[in-house]
Amino acid sequence: MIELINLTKRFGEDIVAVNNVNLQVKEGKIFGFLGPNGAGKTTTINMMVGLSIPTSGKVIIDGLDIEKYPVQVKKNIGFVPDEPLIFEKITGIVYLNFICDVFEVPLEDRKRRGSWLIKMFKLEKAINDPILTYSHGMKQKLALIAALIHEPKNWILDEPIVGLDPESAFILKNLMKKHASNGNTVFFSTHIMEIAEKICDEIAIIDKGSIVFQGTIEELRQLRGNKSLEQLFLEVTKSESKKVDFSYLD
Ligand SMILES: Nc1ncnc2c1ncn2[C@@H]1O[C@H](COP(=O)(O)OP(=O)(O)OP(=O)(O)O)[C@@H](O)[C@H]1O
Repeated sequence: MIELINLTKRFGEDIVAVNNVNLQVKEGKIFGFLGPNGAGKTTTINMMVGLSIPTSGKVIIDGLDIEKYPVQVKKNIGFVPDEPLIFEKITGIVYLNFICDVFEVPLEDRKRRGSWLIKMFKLEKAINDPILTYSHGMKQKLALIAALIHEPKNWILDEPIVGLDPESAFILKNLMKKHASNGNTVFFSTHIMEIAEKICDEIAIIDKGSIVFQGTIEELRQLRGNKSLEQLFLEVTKSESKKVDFSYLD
């Protein structure tokens, strides 16, 4: 289980990127983290994976505070950042081996899981090529494989579907469902409402650093009416989009 307790991140005096966020992400669930640009999703995720220290508050993963037990907690996290940074000069397979060394994945396991994931994401042809020859989507797939190869219990994925082709997106969505149904935790941010609607057991909507809704999409509909998630999202985040005048384009 992932718990965020009064989590706050300030940048300087004026910017409160994440403001007193409290969330519980339970085992066996796919949890979608939604919010407009600049709402605080990546800042929250960076604190959840120990990349950024909270100004105040805590991140507890499987009962352990990530600030106090960073190595133990990180062993159980599979993290994909929104902009994967991968050493470009080495080959895909060298990169995966390096990640396996860091996470102490036994040789047999890395061969078995690695070749399965490489096949799933159709990277067999490119895996021995330098990463600098990969397209954006191929790098995204390599980052996903690297995040999942040590079989972490908790997946924390920042916009994982952006940049994937429809087949890879389909595979990832199914992997996420399978991982959750095996009693693990999947937390991911997305701007794609259809995906959130299709696969999330629960969602949270963050706006200007604060959580404005947490629950199931069904609960959101009970609160605000039987509308599309896109419509509900725009209402909850008080989007001004309805007032935008598109007549210029006529
Ligand atoms: N290092 C930083 N220094 C100063 N301000 C920052 C920093 N990182 C993020 N911010 C600010 O914090 C707020 C939240 O940013 P964040 O990247 O978390 O948003 P986001 O919800 O992930 O947005 P997007 O959907 O566009 O990726 C924004 O106002 C952003 O400008």
